[in-house]
Amino acid sequence: MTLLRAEGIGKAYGPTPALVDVDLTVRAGEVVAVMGPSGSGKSTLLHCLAGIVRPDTGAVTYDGRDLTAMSDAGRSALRRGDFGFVFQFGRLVPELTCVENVALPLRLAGERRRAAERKALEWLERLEAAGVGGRRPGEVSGGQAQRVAVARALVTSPRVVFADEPTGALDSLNGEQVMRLLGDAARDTGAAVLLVTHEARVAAYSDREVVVRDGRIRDLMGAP
Ligand SMILES: Nc1ncnc2c1ncn2[C@@H]1O[C@H](COP(=O)(O)OP(=O)(O)OP(=O)(O)O)[C@@H](O)[C@H]1O
Repeated sequence: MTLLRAEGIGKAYGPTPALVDVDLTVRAGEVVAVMGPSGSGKSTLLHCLAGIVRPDTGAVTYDGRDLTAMSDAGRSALRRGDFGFVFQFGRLVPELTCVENVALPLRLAGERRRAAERKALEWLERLEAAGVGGRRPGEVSGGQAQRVAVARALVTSPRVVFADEPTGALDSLNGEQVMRLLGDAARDTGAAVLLVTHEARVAAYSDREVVVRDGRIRDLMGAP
């Protein structure tokens, strides 16, 4: 089932075209890696698909709804409810413990502290990071922090996880472990993953790779 679809999207920053007439389809439960050189438009594509950036032309539909026609409030609600995000640097809240960080999206959605932190701890266990639950982000390694960030992205059971260079700040062993854990967790929960990476070893964990060059896309597997 097609969950997310970009049709003919274009985006320019002033005179710089970042995306040109891009089509991309992501199915439910599919892990798609977006690769390409620096500055080719990968992050812009991810931001358009996630409803963070509005493309100048074309349309993005999620679950049959046109994101480009939605209000900012509507897109924010969708992002909170249906999407999860992992960035290159975890962007964890430094004052909170790791468990509290993972529980935060649930708390913001109104869940009680005890239930939210129980779920958070279960996710940290799945991400093999339960041991750091009581520590603050400044007291854990980069690889542990990214496991916490992945747990936080998944704790709300999102239907799509957007991951922009999630392993970019990690050494290759930690990077591959985090990617394996993210991929396995997504497959277990049926979430789709849109992964931006320039590392072939990380992209190898995806079901499908697309390459962006000069704002245009090339789908290596030729999927419809
Ligand atoms: N906010 C912005 N303002 C102006 N230009 C931008 C902005 N964001 C991106 N660009 C430009 O748009 C193009 C695509 O950038 P984008 O960040 O999408 O590429 P990328 O493939 O993700 O790069 P990298 O791998 O280096 O992160 C680049 O030429 C970049 O300089």
